[in-house]
Amino acid sequence: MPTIGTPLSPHATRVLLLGSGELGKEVALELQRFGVEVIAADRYADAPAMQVAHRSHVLDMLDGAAVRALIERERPHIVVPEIEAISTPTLIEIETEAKGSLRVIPTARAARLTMDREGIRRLAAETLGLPTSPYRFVDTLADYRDAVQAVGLPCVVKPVMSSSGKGQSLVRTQADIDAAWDYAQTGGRAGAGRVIVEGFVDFDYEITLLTVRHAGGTSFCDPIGHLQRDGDYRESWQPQPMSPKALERSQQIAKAVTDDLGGWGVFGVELFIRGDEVWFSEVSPRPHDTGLVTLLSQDLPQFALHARAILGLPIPVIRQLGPTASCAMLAQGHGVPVFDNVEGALREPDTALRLFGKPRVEGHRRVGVTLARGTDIDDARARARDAAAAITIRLEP
Ligand SMILES: Nc1ncnc2c1ncn2[C@@H]1O[C@H](COP(=O)(O)OP(=O)(O)OP(=O)(O)O)[C@@H](O)[C@H]1O
Ligand SMILES: NCC(=O)N[C@@H]1O[C@H](COP(=O)([O-])[O-])[C@@H](O)[C@H]1O
Ligand SMILES: [Mg+2]
Repeated sequence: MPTIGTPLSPHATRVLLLGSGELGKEVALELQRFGVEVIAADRYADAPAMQVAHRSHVLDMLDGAAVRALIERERPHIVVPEIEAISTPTLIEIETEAKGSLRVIPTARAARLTMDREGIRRLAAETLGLPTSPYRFVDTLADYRDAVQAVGLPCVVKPVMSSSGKGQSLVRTQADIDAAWDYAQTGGRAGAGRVIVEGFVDFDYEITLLTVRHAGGTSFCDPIGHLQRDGDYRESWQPQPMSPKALERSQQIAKAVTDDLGGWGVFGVELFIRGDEVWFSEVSPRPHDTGLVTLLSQDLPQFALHARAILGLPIPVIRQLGPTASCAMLAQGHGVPVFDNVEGALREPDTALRLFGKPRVEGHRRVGVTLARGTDIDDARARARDAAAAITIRLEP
């Protein structure tokens, strides 16, 4: 299958990114290196991946007619979902109609099942029988209150379509219950609607297991440990030390889920670990934010792995380069980000930086990431944090 044409010619291999954030930007750059014609789309103009693509489009990706019109206009060979808030039923229709002339990554069904928490949770827990937190899905405040009592406190409340912790709350006491409902109704990526109530898993640590399905089979990256605050990632590191049993169990769960979802590409399988016990949490059928660490920790970062996998190219080996960490840079307020003292982040050896080029911040937004290798994980984390702390972010009108 792998034939690659020349961009901007009738022989181009065209890839359409649906979602153009920081993760899509790195995927676009990797595709550009193979001479792929990259078309970037998102809900707003000048998104990070748009700045490195051949062309871009602004549309409401939850509008099926708009997604269909874009695909008919651009005639991509490969469609790469980059966020979950996409009209995935439209992708299923288009993939079926195309009869093999267009592929959705990893598959339209996988995009559909993972676009909301219900599809993937029911698949993992009820079809595949994998261990997960206890859960209930609810549509009304009354059912929600019942679900919280049934699942028990503490519990975690999330809109079914959201990411990076948007609309998510930890409910510790009875007093938190109604506020969590209100936040779930207003904070998600697709407006009000269904909510999941999950029992709180008291894990020792959590990991993302990057799992790559490619022409030659399935490969795993070393486990990535991470620290989340308010449901959003702040730091990640690789490799996360694990017992052999917990690692084996994690790989089994990741294999079961990704085999069922099928197709080619990188998956970020999120798992909670306590001792040798492992719970499945969720999976992204695309590169993962905590996997930004692989920009410095692997010879083939997750973005290069995604590009190779979706193009049907071989991945004979993934080399891990030693203990590495990433630290997310968050901006708070309103305006256009300006970064002062950037040199301060790069003075130390084995550090790296990505500034995403997001056009504006309204509220709070991840705008960059620092990366550092160290003698061990603690050293790498401290160095990545120091690098991030060196930079001052101003928001200009
Ligand atoms: N049931 C739970 N028990 C304990 N902690 C939880 C639970 N659900 C979520 N968390 C914590 O909140 C974090 C974010 O949750 P989750 O991954 O479901 O949200 P998300 O919005 O999809 O985030 P992302 O898009 O960044 O992966 C988890 O990584 C974990 O730290
Ligand atoms: N946890 C998922 C995740 O990190 N996704 C990444 O964040 C972007 C949205 O950022 P924004 O909310 O700042 O536009 C997405 O486009 C993707 O790159
Ligand atoms: Mg998550």
